[in-house]
Amino acid sequence: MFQRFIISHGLRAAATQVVAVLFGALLLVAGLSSAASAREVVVGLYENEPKIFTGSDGRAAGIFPEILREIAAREGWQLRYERCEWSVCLGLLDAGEIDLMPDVAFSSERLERFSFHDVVALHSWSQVFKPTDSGIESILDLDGKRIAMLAGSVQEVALRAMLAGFDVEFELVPADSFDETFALVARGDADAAVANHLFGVRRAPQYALVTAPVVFQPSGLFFATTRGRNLDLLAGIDRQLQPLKADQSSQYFRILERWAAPAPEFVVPTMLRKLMFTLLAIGVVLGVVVIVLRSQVRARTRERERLAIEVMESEQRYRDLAESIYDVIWTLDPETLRFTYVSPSVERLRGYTPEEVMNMPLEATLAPGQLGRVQEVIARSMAEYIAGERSTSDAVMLEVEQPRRDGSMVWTEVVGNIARNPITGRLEVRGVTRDITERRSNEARIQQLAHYDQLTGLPNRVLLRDRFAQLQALAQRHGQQFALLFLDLDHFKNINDTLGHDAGDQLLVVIARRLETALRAGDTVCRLGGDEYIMLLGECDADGAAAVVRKLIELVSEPCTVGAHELVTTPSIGIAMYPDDGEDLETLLRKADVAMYRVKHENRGDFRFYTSEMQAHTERALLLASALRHAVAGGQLHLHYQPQFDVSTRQVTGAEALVRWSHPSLGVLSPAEFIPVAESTGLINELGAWVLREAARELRRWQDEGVAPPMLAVNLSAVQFRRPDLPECIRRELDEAGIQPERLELELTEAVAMDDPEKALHMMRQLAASGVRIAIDDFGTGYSSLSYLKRFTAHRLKIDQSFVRDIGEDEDDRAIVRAIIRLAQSLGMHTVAEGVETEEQLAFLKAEGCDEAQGYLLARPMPADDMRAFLAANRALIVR
Ligand SMILES: Nc1nc2c(ncn2[C@@H]2O[C@@H]3COP(=O)(O)O[C@H]4[C@@H](O)[C@H](n5cnc6c(=O)[nH]c(N)nc65)O[C@@H]4COP(=O)(O)O[C@H]3[C@H]2O)c(=O)[nH]1
Repeated sequence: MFQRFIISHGLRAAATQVVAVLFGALLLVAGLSSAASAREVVVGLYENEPKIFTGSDGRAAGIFPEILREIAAREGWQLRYERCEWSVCLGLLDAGEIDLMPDVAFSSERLERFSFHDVVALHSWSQVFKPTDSGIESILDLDGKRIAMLAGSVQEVALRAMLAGFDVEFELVPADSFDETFALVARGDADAAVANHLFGVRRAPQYALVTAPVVFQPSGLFFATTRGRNLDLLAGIDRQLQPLKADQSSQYFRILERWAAPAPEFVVPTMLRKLMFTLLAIGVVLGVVVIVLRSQVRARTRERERLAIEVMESEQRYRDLAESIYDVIWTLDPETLRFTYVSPSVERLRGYTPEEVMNMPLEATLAPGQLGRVQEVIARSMAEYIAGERSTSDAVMLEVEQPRRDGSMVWTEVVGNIARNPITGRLEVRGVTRDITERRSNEARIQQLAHYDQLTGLPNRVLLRDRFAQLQALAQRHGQQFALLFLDLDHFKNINDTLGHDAGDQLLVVIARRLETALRAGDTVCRLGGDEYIMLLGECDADGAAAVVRKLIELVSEPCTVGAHELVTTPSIGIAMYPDDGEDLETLLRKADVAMYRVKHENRGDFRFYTSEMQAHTERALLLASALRHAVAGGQLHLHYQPQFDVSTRQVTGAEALVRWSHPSLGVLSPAEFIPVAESTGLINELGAWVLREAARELRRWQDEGVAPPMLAVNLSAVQFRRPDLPECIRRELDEAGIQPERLELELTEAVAMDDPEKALHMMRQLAASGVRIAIDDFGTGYSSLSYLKRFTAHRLKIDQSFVRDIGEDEDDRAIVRAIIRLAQSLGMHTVAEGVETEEQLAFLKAEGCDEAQGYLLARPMPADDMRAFLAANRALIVR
């Protein structure tokens, strides 16, 4: 038996050795192959128990290492921890020397340095801890209490901000560590302590403390990687965290449960051990009872934990949202005029932190002189709200300038409303502040480009209209006359042709300066383009005008040096007098033009007053007016259609209806010529109604044939636009044709819209309410009061073809087009470029983000039959 024992023992030992060797070899092979395939991940390890710390065995311990171990096992990663101080760890992560850093709270600043996964790894928050018998049962019980916490920490700032909302103040008892905050309470030197909840829940029992129902400053904690690197790790973490967090019984929740439980007491006095053994027996019995109770408590704790996570997650979502939104979200106490909440993006906007802004008086957040206006708006809104005349959904909008930390100013648009805070029950102002610096500078640039001639710096036709209106108002009030001069240089074309455009341009600038010096300060000189200058001489009769004009002719005729050439040019000037020759700008311009032509025909280098005898020149206008009366009834009008295209895809997005007049003897006439005649004779109403009806019917035909583009645009004249029955008239035509209103777009020129913006606004709102779309035509040429433009309910801005034409050569035009596109984008409108004739123009428009284009390059205006054929042939390219 003994022998058998020896033999069997020997065999077993030998067998064990063989197995051990084989197993070792296997392990080696497995180790080698796994080392070859496993992804080694270097992880930062720093001390922040219980989230992450060095365990008694010298290895990484705590919640994050355990969660990561779970993830790594599933992903097949091999973890290697690198011990470092927190800030050193972040530095190493920055430099790519470690792959992953656990326990990193997400913030927009950090997003610039690191990359994060999506699923929150751990929710963390700050918690108040108290002695069992302290009587602290709510936030309000903290009033006047001594609270121990890390002095100068973010926790202190956050707790103060939160309690300020409840009018609760406390006395700070500073501590250097969480342990010390607890010790201070245990010694009676503080009434409560603040700590991270994970740390606190473990340690509080050792100091006979329990949690008080006050939590704040929630944050989501993540694993972070070097920015843009190790994205596979982040994807792996999300891949594993998602199911782990969805399953209440998963390892994730067991880890949380284990670490969120109180820490075990480590030191047990030896003399108590015996007693403990005795008690153990009783303990076993009680243990069974306790296990049952515990499992119930655990279930509830898990539920509480789950609810807490849900709350934290939703809070985190709001926080992420507030941080990621570029605009600043805020609330303001209307009584103290202090901000009670400001979102972090304020730092991007003004360079101040939210806390700094909350500590500033309102005045310090506004440019000097703006407080009164803002205060007045707040007071009025509050009064209206209290009187029931304003509701929470009624927002007020203001544009205000705000100072930045560096002393510069930023233009902002502030939209705010009054609402009752559901927690405090007090009224507050809530709002959103947006940076509109770019929009403002676009506005200024467009104003400059749109109102001044870029070559000479003189006002252009747009500003002329404005100056004329001022002069007219003054003249009417004082019963005065004034003169309008039309100056054209003689034989300027020859200079351009023989010496080149540069020489021509230089001459135009010299003449502009001479004209400016010859006039009085209140007079206006502007350039209409080419070699045409217009002057307005205020408070001046015919004799006065003649005297000035003689001086001008003398001055302009003086020789001037352009490059190596000495040039002499004379002007021809026509004069029209207000109010004898006309009371509006167009009439006076036309008459001064007629007089100037007479000079050109008879005696260049001289001047003429307009006379009724010159009326003969306008015979054509009279002829057109009388012929136009028969045009509608006589069936001489018809419509052409020009398709509009998406700049990027070249799909057909719409079409514009353009009226044509075929007169039996005058031939085909351009609308540019006969529309003004129709407007001045009142025939435009009949003509406009015909165009609308015809366009609606044609659109119906396209629809029936299944080839209709999304919408058809029709031009509206200023006269039509002023008619109060316009919306009714449009509705009737659409109903009769059976067209949905949103398929029709009305184009009105910028000049019409801005002529009387308040009225235009009212009409546009009515039209928009009926469902039709609105486009602002010829944009860039009118007097753009952009604060109105923003309020217009227009869908599209049409960039005038005069800017598009010279995109290739003229930097100013490129700048205008660019600015209009940006402006439209900032106002949420689409842009349509008109008159696109070359691929180069289209490429520029595409690069600048213009949405749609119309022009000969893509398709010319065509008769209805051709248009139908075009649509049918391009059916596949029509946007539906
Ligand atoms: N050089 C060039 N021109 C291009 C190009 N693509 C289109 N066009 C022309 O540009 C004009 C665009 O129309 P608009 O700016 O609304 O300007 C229109 C609009 O203001 C007015 N108009 C036309 N039809 C109507 C109408 O039914 N009612 C009213 N009130 N006005 C109309 O007459 C103006 C002139 O009309 P049209 O002579 O048909 O001239 C049209 C069109 O033929 C291109 O690539 N190069």
